[in-house]
Amino acid sequence: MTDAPLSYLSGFGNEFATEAAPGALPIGRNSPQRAPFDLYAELISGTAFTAPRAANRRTWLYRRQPSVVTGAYQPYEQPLWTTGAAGGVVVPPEPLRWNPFPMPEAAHDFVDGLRTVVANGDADAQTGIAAHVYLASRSMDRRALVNADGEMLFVPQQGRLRLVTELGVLEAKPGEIALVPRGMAFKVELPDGPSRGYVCENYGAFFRLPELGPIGSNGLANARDFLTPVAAWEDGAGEYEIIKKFGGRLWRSTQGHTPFNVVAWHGNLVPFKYDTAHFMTIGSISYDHPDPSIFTVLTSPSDTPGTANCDFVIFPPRWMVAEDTFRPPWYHRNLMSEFMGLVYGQYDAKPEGFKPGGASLHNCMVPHGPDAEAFEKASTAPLSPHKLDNTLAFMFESRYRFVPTQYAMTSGTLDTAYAHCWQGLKDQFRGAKA
Ligand SMILES: O=C(O)Cc1cc(O)ccc1O
Ligand SMILES: [Fe+2]
Repeated sequence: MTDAPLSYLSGFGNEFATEAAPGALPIGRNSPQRAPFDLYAELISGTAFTAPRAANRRTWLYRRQPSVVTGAYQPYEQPLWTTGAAGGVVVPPEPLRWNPFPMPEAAHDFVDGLRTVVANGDADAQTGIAAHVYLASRSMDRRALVNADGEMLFVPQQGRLRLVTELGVLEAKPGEIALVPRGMAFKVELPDGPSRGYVCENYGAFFRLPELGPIGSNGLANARDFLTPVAAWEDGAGEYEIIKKFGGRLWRSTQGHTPFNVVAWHGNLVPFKYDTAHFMTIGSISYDHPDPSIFTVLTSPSDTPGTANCDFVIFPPRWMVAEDTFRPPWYHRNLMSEFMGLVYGQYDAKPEGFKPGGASLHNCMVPHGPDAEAFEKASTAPLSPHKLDNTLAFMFESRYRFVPTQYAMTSGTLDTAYAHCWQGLKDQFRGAKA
């Protein structure tokens, strides 16, 4: 299944139907007495049965054996993948920044190469997210991952990700993102060798497109640009290892067949990919720097309207044209907590110190903004139209304070000099004496 050229179905939240063998999908019903070709019918529900129709996600799978055919689970040790606020250390009330996370010397696959940087909330309470980096140099072979704690949003930074999922195969390169729903088996192959990137593990409500309000019916991430794989299955009896994330712990079992044995499926709980180059970016064409919510690609709402469990926000290439305006981000403090990463290029608020493959954290009400050098440059730059090009930063923004992990604080990548970048912002008041 993994050698065929990849094909995709387009659209966000669609009711898709796809079969790898013609005739494998039952017509007019979901669970006939015997499904076509004697496949087993299996339902995966990503939301409560009774979730409102617009927020309901489920998919019907027609497979060679149901996923209940597996072995007993034993604990699996991967101490660097932690869960929720409880998995972290005491949070200092300061801005934090990390240099690019280095590849470990030992060869790891995606599961063993995952390191939690910050997390909030509680997987059992279905709130919050974790921001991880993956530092992986080996493809998962006869090994699959099933995450019952949350969906996983991938932001590759170096090297392509090839995601083999129960619903088919998708590939994402740096600049693209991909998502695998909660509970769906997948494995990560690395066609380019050693690979690095970021993951948002979302314990809360599934990511969806934001409302557009006065923007209208088009713009930002357009629904048609989201791509979902067509059904594909791999042949093969023989031992397969299943790693399951369940209740903040990893577990391992083995079974005698591949979990990628779904011959046809239909539904709207699906993996997808999206190329951020398609993002229709909106900005000021008059004056002032707008709130970064205009760059929201996907949002995971919380129970409070407008106050997200997590917004996934990008800072893509764009024109800066605002007149009489300090164009980079303003100095600010925010109720929402901001975890950022850089895929490539430079970020306008921190052109030098924030590096691709690194990260920063500005928690609830922690002051931050452009470093002294960026302030000086932007305060004196001629305000002709300017293209911010060759850059892609992103933010996981959450209503819940992020807690860094022991790994994040002690593995040597923490930029202990981060706060110095603002020390050059001297009092330059030119007014009369008090
Ligand atoms: O802090 C940051 O760099 C992210 C950010 C960008 C922006 O343009 C406005 C607000 C904001 O938090
Ligand atoms: Fe900010």
